[in-house]
Amino acid sequence: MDGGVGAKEERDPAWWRRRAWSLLSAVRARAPLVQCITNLVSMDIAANALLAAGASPAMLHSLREVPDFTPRCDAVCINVGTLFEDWLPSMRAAASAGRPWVLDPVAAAASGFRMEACLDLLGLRPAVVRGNASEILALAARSAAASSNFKGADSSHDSVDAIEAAKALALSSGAVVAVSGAVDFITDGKRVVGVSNGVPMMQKITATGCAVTAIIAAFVAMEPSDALDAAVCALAIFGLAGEIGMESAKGPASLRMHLIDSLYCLDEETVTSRVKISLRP
Ligand SMILES: Nc1ncnc2c1ncn2[C@@H]1O[C@H](COP(=O)(O)OP(=O)(O)OP(=O)(O)O)[C@@H](O)[C@H]1O
Ligand SMILES: Cc1ncsc1CCO
Ligand SMILES: [Mg+2]
Repeated sequence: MDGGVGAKEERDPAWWRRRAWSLLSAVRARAPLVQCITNLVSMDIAANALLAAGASPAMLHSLREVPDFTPRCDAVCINVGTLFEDWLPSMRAAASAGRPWVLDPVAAAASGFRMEACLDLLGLRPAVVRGNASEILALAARSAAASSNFKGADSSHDSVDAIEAAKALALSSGAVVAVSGAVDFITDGKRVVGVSNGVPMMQKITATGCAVTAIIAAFVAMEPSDALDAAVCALAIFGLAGEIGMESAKGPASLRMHLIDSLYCLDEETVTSRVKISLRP
């Protein structure tokens, strides 16, 4: 699948806008089944965001269901936000079921236990790791040593400050690494792509990051051989839904509702005129 232009076309912003529309259209047409083993806070917004994007969410957590269910999924999303020790076997099994999968290392630096779990999962070859800047910096350093301004699930760094760490993590893990923030940066270790869609108020709704990780999984299901494109376009589409939602929102609670409505209603004209993606030097 391409953006509707020749393979030799330069990947300029117009190419990316068409690519984003093409991938969103594929999700809507094919409704990929996405299993999410995700944190308790995020279950609702992640499932609703997947539905609004056109995918089918399934929040199944039991190890006993993985052998029957996970191989039938189009992609898997694993998120350690409310990690319990006895969730880890399900996470490992789902990550090893042969489906493309995406890791959200929520609050990776919160504890040695959590960092070890994230590094262990990273060894099971996710297609994409999506975190905020603090999470990607901690994971790249393989260190749970929290800085003095550590904020748990929230970031205390700007995304731009995690670009080099993201590149190093991508090269060492083989995963595409996506750092969310004012500008989202997505890298395979060589190329770095920036996405400028989104509004700051999205940080005031809990689990928007978890929701976009789940949508990345749905996009990866459409393009498993090009996880970089999938992650870039998913972040742009979600950010654009936030921008349009913000036009009607009064605060975080109504933004949450309007973002989901906007995601559901996105049309070709809006996507191909408002998505902001560019290759970084
Ligand atoms: N300052 C900002 N301006 C515009 N968009 C932003 C900004 N900060 C975050 N976003 C967008 O908000 C969404 C969530 O990103 P964020 O970095 O807040 O995730 P997170 O910290 O992992 O969130 P959570 O753990 O609560 O799920 C992404 O789509 C991102 O692009
Ligand atoms: C607030 C919070 N705590 C653990 S997971 C989560 C959701 C945002 O990542
Ligand atoms: Mg997060």
